[in-house]
Amino acid sequence: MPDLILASGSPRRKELLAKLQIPFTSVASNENEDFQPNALPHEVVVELALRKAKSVSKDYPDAVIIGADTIVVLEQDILGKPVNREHAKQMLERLSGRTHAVLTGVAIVFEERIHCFYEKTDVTFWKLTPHEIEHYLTSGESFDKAGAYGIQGLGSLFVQSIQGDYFSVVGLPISRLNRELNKMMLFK
Ligand SMILES: Cc1cn([C@H]2C[C@H](O)[C@@H](COP(=O)(O)OP(=O)(O)OP(=O)(O)O)O2)c(=O)[nH]c1=O
Repeated sequence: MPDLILASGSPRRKELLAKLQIPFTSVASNENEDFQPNALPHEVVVELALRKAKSVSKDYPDAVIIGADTIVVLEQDILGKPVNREHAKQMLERLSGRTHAVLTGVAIVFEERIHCFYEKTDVTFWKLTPHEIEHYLTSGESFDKAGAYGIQGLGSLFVQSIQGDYFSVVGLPISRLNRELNKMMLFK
């Protein structure tokens, strides 16, 4: 069986991949996360996931590499990770009382084979008060997360409803990934 490597430094992705019960190691890729401003959101997440997987694949050519990327999309705008508190505040104010999409792209690279897919989950936020936003910003939870919130943490209190895969919002659509690996006849 080939080695499995998660091309990620995210502790949440590690936790989710562990659900497959296949031994793996994780290697953070230091790829930049720039993208073309006119690219479509689903193209961006797939491209970034593939960039991460390919960069790790160079050092581990015989392993199965999985890369992933998560973004928040509101009214065609892509919200990545906030750069500072003010940026996080602006994102949360925009998400308040609205429905946004969370897209996670996944790339599986194994030798000359490349397989990519993405999942879209719609998340509706309650209308947030300025006090709720301030309190959340002070928690520090915003900073390493797309859209400046974490559904798995204190950010759960903002969520009125969700349609789609919860785990994809957290960073890895694990049940779909399991099925895609099966289709590729990997780890059977
Ligand atoms: C919307 C949302 C995002 N996120 C996270 C998932 C991703 O880890 C992060 C978006 O950044 P990413 O660039 O997708 O990933 P990362 O930098 O954390 O990890 P790596 O590139 O090494 O794999 O936002 C949550 O944890 N909860 C949420 O509710």
